[in-house]
Amino acid sequence: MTDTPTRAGFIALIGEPNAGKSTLLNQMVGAKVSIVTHKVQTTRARIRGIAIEDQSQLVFVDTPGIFRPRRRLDRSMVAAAWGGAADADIILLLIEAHRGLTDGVRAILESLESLDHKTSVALIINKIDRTRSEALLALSRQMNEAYPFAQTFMVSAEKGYGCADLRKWLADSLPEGPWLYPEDQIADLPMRMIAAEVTREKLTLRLHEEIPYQLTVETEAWEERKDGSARVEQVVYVSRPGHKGIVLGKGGETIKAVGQAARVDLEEFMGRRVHLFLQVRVRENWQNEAERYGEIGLNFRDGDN
Ligand SMILES: Nc1nc2c(ncn2[C@@H]2O[C@H](COP(=O)(O)OP(=O)(O)OP(=O)(O)O)[C@@H](O)[C@H]2O)c(=O)[nH]1
Repeated sequence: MTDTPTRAGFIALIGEPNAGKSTLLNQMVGAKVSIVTHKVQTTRARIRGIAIEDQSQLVFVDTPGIFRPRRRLDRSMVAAAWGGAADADIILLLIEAHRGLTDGVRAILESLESLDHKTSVALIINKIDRTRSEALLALSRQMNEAYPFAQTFMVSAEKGYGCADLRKWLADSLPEGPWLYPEDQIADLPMRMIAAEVTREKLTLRLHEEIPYQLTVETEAWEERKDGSARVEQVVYVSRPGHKGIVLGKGGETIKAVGQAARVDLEEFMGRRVHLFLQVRVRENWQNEAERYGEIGLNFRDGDN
């Protein structure tokens, strides 16, 4: 420890679907917290990861892809995304280098204006491994004319280019103050989150259309067994009674297949045996329930709901 003050704060990742938010989060946190899939809009919940850099604690809030509202469901997802962003200390707007200033990005910039420049927003031009450097400079200029970004970074979240600089800047830019979460809580957080994410990913692959975006998975119990295996109990929360049957499948077929696939992935990831138990429960309005966040030992600050 040195005399450098500790710093801590919330960092929201926003951007269009597929911009690379989950990939960047994983790169920043150094653990596979948010599962990356090729499907658009897999990140429904505010999955958070915590990184320590020097004396700073960086708490990442991952948000659903922000896009133009089309249906009711979409609008609620956008609202959820903005809820997280407005309460953050720093917002990172991710855009894709090869797509540039799209209509979707313009819409996000308009929404950012409604925050009245109270929150510091950094521009992250991602996927630079796919674009020529002249185009990057032009894009950076165009974006900075459109919005007063605190800083611009050019990164490849996938390859890790530019990510160390970004981490360092975040660590130096967060407000001074005590860490938000004790260090010992962070240790087992990723495993529970990863386990829930693995199951949610399997559900996403098996279920059609919007149902996956309306469900959440929580790891309720985690028991280390003497034989070295882990007993993991999870609950899949669906928002409507009608969805329960769909998630269960005929004779429990779907949930069984999901559980098996998730178990195989988890065993591979952890390098040991896992006994996974899944339950499906209906919980209407789960999106508004603050206790859901308490489940993994973390509580959002007041107002962040
Ligand atoms: N070439 C390249 N591909 C990338 C990079 N970063 C992310 N990707 C790819 O872009 C796709 C989307 O990445 P995600 O991290 O899932 O994007 P997201 O913004 O979290 O997407 P949503 O969950 O839909 O909001 C994946 O196929 C990634 O592998 C990068 O730096 N370079």
